[in-house]
Amino acid sequence: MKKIILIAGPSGTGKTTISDYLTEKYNIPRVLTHTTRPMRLGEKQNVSYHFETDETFSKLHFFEHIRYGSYQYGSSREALNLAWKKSNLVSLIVDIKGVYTYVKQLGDKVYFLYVTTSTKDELRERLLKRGDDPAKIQERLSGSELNLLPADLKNYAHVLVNDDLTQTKKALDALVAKLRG
Ligand SMILES: Nc1nc2c(ncn2[C@@H]2O[C@H](COP(=O)(O)OP(=O)(O)O)[C@@H](O)[C@H]2O)c(=O)[nH]1
Ligand SMILES: Nc1ncnc2c1ncn2[C@@H]1O[C@H](COP(=O)(O)OP(=O)(O)O)[C@@H](O)[C@H]1O
Repeated sequence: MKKIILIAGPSGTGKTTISDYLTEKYNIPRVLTHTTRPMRLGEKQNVSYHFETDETFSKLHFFEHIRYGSYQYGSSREALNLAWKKSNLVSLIVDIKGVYTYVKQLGDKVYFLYVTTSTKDELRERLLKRGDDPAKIQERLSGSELNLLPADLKNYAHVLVNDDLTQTKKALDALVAKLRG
């Protein structure tokens, strides 16, 4: 059966690192989404995201989309189907709102991985190290942009505490073995 690992959690918890590991070690493709935010150092066009301008973004048809501050993000069914053509198991990084949409639409095809860390200070340090703008870090680590796990998703989520990357990789190895059966 086709499955999707939905990856959500606060900025800096390691969602991209986890998705990249799944691709590099297990050939699990990431469903690419679109954004109008500027590319970060090390990111690549059509690999990290489809980077768009406001104009090109407005012409696309999305399955679901969100706005974070002045930036827009959106995902399409086409991208999901494209990834599923390559592999029965794929991953997708979305915010919590996106999780609700995908769970509603895809039901038991979804494995929801909620990534977190033991402390918020760790996130701030990682984001500074990643080169994020301190003002943006403050926005991302407060309010609705923080992507806390809502009470009604607590029993449904598989929580992964990504403090130690070696432990995280072990947990992911076990997860892939389980999902691939
Ligand atoms: N709903 C939804 N969320 C998205 C999409 N693409 C990215 N996101 C989320 O947008 C938020 C901001 O992403 P990004 O700017 O890459 O920041 P990061 O979380 O610090 O890596 C994160 O919570 C992502 O999971 C999308 O297509 N749909
Ligand atoms: N377990 C970890 N310990 C220390 N640094 C980490 C760990 N996991 C990821 N990182 C680093 O933290 C930063 C944020 O990770 P990233 O995957 O970009 O997070 P997200 O996609 O959730 O915003 C990156 O520079 C990444 O290399």
